[in-house]
Amino acid sequence: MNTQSTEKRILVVTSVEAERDAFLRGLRDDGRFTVRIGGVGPIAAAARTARILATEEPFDLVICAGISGGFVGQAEVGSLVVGSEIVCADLGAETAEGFCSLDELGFGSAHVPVDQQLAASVTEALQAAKLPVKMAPILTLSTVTGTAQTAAELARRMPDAAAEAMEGYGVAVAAQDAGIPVLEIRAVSNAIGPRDKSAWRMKEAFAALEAASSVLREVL
Ligand SMILES: O=C(O)c1cccc(C(=O)CC[C@H]2O[C@@H](n3cnc4c(=O)[nH]cnc43)[C@H](O)[C@@H]2O)c1
Repeated sequence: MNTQSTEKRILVVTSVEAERDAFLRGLRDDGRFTVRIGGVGPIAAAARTARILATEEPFDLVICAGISGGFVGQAEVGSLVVGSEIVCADLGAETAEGFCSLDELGFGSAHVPVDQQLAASVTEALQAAKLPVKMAPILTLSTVTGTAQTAAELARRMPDAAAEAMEGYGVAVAAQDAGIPVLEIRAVSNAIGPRDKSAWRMKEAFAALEAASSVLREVL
């Protein structure tokens, strides 16, 4: 935790360069933010976030940011989701009765809590900026959902979840281990369900990410 200066130091971890560049465009050289690429998937994101937190100046907040899928009826393409919690949805065991989460197995938790007041203040600031945004659980998976069946099963298990991506839980565990609060902010590029690359709207999602980061400068 940074106890030296009064200025908050914020680490933002994205998966790929395009997300980093979109986030940086919105920041307009705000020196409080350090934006790094953590790679695709929870393992790479966790390892690289942990290394940054262990070797660089102390941070006051970690943000996992990027594009995501949106659950139909929860988060439309081009909208934003601020994580109310970060859930590793495929961390557990397959049983004859269905998926059993790590929490149900009793081996720890697949959920990383988020500071609700901080997440709510970010959500309210995005709403005040007239950006479509929702505060809801964001799922982390190691495999992009590609069928209606998987999407329906995830929604059945976690009906409040609005988005899925691949890095949030990894970044969040690294931040949690370092005792630093974490947020996940996603811009929806596609609907979660049957794989249809032509339906992905990356450009719109990157624009939403840039708009979100320009608001974060004001609220953080
Ligand atoms: O299925 C494809 O051919 C395909 C086309 C474009 C991108 C992908 C990805 O795997 C992107 C993964 C990357 O983006 C995040 N992301 C975006 N949408 C989703 C999603 O619906 N489910 C999970 N992750 C998503 C993710 O965080 C990665 O960083 C595939």
